[in-house]
Amino acid sequence: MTHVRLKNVSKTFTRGRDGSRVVALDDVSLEVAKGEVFGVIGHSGAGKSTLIRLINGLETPTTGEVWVGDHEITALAEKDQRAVRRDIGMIFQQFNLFRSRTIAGNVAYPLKVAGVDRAERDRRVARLLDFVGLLDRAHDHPEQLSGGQKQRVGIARALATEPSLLLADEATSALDPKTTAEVLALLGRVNKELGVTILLITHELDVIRTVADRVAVMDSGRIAEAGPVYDVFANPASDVAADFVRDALRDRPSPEVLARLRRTHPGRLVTVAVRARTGLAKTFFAHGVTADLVFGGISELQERAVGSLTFELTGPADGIDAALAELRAGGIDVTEEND
Ligand SMILES: Nc1ncnc2c1ncn2[C@@H]1O[C@H](COP(=O)(O)OP(=O)(O)OP(=O)(O)O)[C@@H](O)[C@H]1O
Repeated sequence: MTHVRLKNVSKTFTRGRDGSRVVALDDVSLEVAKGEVFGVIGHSGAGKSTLIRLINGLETPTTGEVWVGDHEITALAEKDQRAVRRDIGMIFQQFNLFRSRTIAGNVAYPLKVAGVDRAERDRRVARLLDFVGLLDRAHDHPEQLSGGQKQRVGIARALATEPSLLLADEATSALDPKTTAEVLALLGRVNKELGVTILLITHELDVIRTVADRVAVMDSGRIAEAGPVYDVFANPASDVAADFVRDALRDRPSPEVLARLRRTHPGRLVTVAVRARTGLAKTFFAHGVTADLVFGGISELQERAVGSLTFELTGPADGIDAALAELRAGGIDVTEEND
């Protein structure tokens, strides 16, 4: 079942003084299924925030349609829009907590606005703080918490009205890697244990590969490609997705590293993409080729191997040719690095 749907959405902003136009989103279509974690990745200015603001009704599309569940957001009257918005939670990069309120007071706030009575409010706040592991901090103020703890409060607050959809706007970008992992694990629990659909936007591939089921890669207001996380990042079809993979895995030698490797390793240099079982060692051995590993990195995406290894190959030239031909015939991507 589809939870969020964008149909041919474009959004153009007119800039203040000179009236110049900025196309923030350009014919974007995507579908987020109910119960999944969907990631949107892109560099700064790609249009990610605009996309999120369209979904929670803070912006209206210039053309196209934005649907949440059975409702087309922009076709709704203000009152009905508010009802749809109540079913959407939101967390932010800078947490956006009220400094003057306690942790419990922050989580209780949306319930107060929704008119939930005191006793029920207290019950839900205790349950939520317990869920995010901060029940013992209920009476502290935000400034007494670490960044990761603040975001956990942000998550508890976003869940207070029991929304079925959570929008996360660069939710871990202000956090260090260890804290990021903790917050992402919590988002994973929100998805799995509470069944909440999560749409997150980020500029970090690590975030996507840790929690997302599917991903859309954005570039200059357009979706460059979209699909299951492994499919998109193990075999990127767009330059922008390939760049994200290279930056995150650092598995391929840069031009500078290659230049140095060529000087120090006179044999034939090849980079082999590693996906599933490759049978590399056996193939090289069978053709009398010695393969010295000189660069590389292998990581995991959705519990499957992804990365590449650069070898210096020595031995009979025809043996090397035959080994590489055999690998290529097996569907393995091999790049010659000597020229
Ligand atoms: N209210 C606005 N008025 C004018 N231009 C805007 C407005 N909001 C966004 N833009 C422009 O639209 C483009 C997309 O911006 P957006 O904030 O959606 O990108 P982003 O991918 O979220 O980037 P970042 O991560 O830097 O926030 C940018 O060129 C931005 O300057």
